[in-house]
Amino acid sequence: MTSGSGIQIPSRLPLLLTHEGVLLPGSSVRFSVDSPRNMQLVSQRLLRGTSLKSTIIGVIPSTRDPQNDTDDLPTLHKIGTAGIAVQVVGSNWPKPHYTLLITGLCRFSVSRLLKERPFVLAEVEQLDKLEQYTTPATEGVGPDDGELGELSEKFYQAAVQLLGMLDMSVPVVAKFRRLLDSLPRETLPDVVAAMIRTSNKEKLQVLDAVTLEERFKTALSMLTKQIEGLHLLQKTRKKSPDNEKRLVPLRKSGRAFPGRQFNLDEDDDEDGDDVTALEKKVYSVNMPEAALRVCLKELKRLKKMPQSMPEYALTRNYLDLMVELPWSKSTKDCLDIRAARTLLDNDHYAMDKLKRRVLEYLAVRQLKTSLKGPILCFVGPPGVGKTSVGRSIARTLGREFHRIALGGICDQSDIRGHRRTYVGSMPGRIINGLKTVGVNNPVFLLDEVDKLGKSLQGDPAAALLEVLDPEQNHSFTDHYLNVSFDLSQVLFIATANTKATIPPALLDRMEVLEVPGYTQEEKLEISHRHLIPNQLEQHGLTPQQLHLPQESTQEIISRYTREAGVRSLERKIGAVCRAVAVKVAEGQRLAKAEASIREGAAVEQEDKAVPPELPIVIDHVALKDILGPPLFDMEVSERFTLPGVALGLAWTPLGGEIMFVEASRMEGEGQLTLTGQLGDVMKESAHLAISWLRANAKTYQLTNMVGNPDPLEGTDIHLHFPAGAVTKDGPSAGVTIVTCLASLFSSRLVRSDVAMTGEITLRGLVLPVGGIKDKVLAAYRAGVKCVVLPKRNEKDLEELPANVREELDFVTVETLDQVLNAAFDGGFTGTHGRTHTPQLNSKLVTAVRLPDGLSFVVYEFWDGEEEWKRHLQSPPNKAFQHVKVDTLCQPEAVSSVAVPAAWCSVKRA
Ligand SMILES: Nc1ncnc2c1ncn2[C@@H]1O[C@H](COP(=O)(O)OP(=O)(O)OP(=O)(O)O)[C@@H](O)[C@H]1O
Repeated sequence: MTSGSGIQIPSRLPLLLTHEGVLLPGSSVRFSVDSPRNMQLVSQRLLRGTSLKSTIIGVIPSTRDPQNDTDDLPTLHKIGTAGIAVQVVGSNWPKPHYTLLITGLCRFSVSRLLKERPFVLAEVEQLDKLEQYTTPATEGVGPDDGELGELSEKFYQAAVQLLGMLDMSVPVVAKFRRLLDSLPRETLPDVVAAMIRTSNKEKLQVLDAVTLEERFKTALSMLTKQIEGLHLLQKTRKKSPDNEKRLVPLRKSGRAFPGRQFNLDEDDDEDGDDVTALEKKVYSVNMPEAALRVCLKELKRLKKMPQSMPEYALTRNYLDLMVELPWSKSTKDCLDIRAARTLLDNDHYAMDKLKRRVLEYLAVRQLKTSLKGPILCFVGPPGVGKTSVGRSIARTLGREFHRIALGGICDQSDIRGHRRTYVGSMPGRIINGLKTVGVNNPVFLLDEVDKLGKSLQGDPAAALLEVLDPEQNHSFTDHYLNVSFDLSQVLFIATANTKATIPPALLDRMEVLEVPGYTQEEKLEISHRHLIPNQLEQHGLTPQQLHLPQESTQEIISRYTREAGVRSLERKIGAVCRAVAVKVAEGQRLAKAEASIREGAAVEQEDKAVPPELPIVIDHVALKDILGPPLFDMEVSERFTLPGVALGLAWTPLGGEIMFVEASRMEGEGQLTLTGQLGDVMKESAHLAISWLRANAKTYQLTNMVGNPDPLEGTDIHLHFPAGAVTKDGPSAGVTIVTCLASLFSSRLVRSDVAMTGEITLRGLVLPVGGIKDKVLAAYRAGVKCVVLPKRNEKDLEELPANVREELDFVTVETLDQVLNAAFDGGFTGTHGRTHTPQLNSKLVTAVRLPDGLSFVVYEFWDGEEEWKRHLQSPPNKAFQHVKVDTLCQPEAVSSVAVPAAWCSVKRA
């Protein structure tokens, strides 16, 4: 590299073509490289080379290099800067590219292009000396060097004057000061032009100034312009004393501004304008005083910060968000209850109770505009229209709608945002939603509140408490914003599949509206009013092209779907539409082909088929063809061919379900096996059922396989709950298990059209259970005729649609006796004509712990000693030996045996 004429750069240089940013000698610039030629240069030259020489490249401004490899070479500027690649960083996101940090060495001009591919290689002529960087500042151009000396002195003084107007605490200003004194004068024009706020066009002028004199003059005029600009700014600042000096006209320490487009012909620097525009916006968005104060403080910091600081981007993003938030922008409610009713009715069939409550809510809003109303929470199985009712409410109010999916969120920062001190911090979903809708009174639908998670990152449900509390949410503080935002105008609606998993505190703040599943008839109506027209439209079909008769829809509902909502029904109708769309499109092609035949054109044989006649009617055969064989073909009655099967009703978050319980027995040692992924409560129900049946075996003439009155003697029992992969729990299968086992022990078939639900006790009582409405609808869907349910659940039947109530028989029961009577044709042996024995009424008097560790529970019987003794003789008294002692027996309460030992029921604790 060294020769007799001083330090030389290589005469052949690979060229990096840049269309953004200008590299000047003595400064460093970061370039993003993604065009094919430049990528090749990096990979083949910079990354492969091992010598210092291989890191020296020419950086030459050019027009944009085309992305396509076959295209011509872009226009190159006549002068470039040789530079040394100090750092190469590669990344694949968002597309493969490298980022190069290059330090400029000296100017060069291109003498001859040697090759254009894979990267540009040129013969160059060095225009500047390189020694200037190695000579001490004192040995460079000085005041004694005639005109050049004077010019350099003037330039130096101007630079010092500029520095005097700047804030020395800003790092880039301090660096400027250091360089000014340490570098030789002849390097100053390049270095200063790279550091002060100059446009790319101005930098090109400095690059083109080959002689030192010309360079001093060009850079000096820029420096003077900068100083005048600052003077002017300071004058205006003095007029408004609130504002402080704006002090940083420097570009970020000599680096190109990534992302900015640079064009050789025109370029305007807009950084200053940006911040001013931001400042204007801060004043214009009408934010509360506290927020304004924070914004002004941040703006002040932003102005003092060099753009290269990572914090610059953070502060900028923060301020951008603050000015974008709808602090005072809202839509005007256009509420007309009559129109709302029509709109809700048009959008949704059935759901009367829900629609009534929503209209009440809207009516109150109309009368009292500043409603600090309840937060509605729609709870029901999937696909019953909860989300779409929320959307309709927004439409009736004329408000913006935004859905926030909460399912699976387990970090409270998702709701409240991250503090700005964290890397990659963001505002929470509430603030983000407000930014998206751009008004402060949207309808926010908090979807799936029951699926909120919890983790080490905090509890998002707790963060939602503040959001949903009308008393607190006028000052909701997102961690990212760190100032409060008024959410009181936002209308929150929540949806959930089940109440069970909604945190109690959250549930307490909401008014729950249950949205039950639909009956077959309702689904039929919904299909013909909404789903089919929607799907036809989505598939570009018309009713003239596809006709889905009622019977076919009915068949899809009963044989291809089994759900509480209508989502999978909608999908099936979509599948039918797709199949028809193919036929219609083919038909159109064939019609065209026929037209061409008429015109004499040659058409291939296969195109001559007859186009389908419209409309295409989907009948039973077409359905089977499109959707395949029916998915739910099985008749419930077919399962009841053997003793030991009973039909229960279960509730799941997805709606009601019918549930078969199967039992079989074999020779063994009296063991009970339970399968079907059962929870503890359900297992206990099974044990209860067996105990009760054993205790009452004589009464009901239940026997084991060889006719012995203890059904378990020499016998093993296996109870199975099909759909073995689905976890099941809860006490409501009690009556079904009893019926199933009674059928097994008596070898009688259970009625195939009866389904049942209810919790049992050891004394043979049937207790109420939940989810009656969904369970009965599931029974109705499955074609069951009679439903056995606890007497205390009778009130729940009122919620059922009238047609379901009329078509089903309901047997309400208080005891297992009545269950067995209803479940078997002609009643059950032993229950027939038996007057119901009065139940023993008892209460816990005390619990006793004896020194040997045995515990006793002592009951007082209301009917007195006589009644108790009578029961001691009869089998039901066995039940008392199984009373759970562990929860009742409090050792502190134990003092003495209060009643005769014969009155006690005993179990080891
Ligand atoms: N009563 C109805 N009338 C008309 N369309 C309905 C009705 N109920 C549901 N739909 C339609 O069913 C589809 C599913 O509804 P939506 O997405 O609102 O269900 P969802 O209850 O919110 O379910 P999820 O709990 O899974 O979010 C929508 O296309 C909706 O229009």
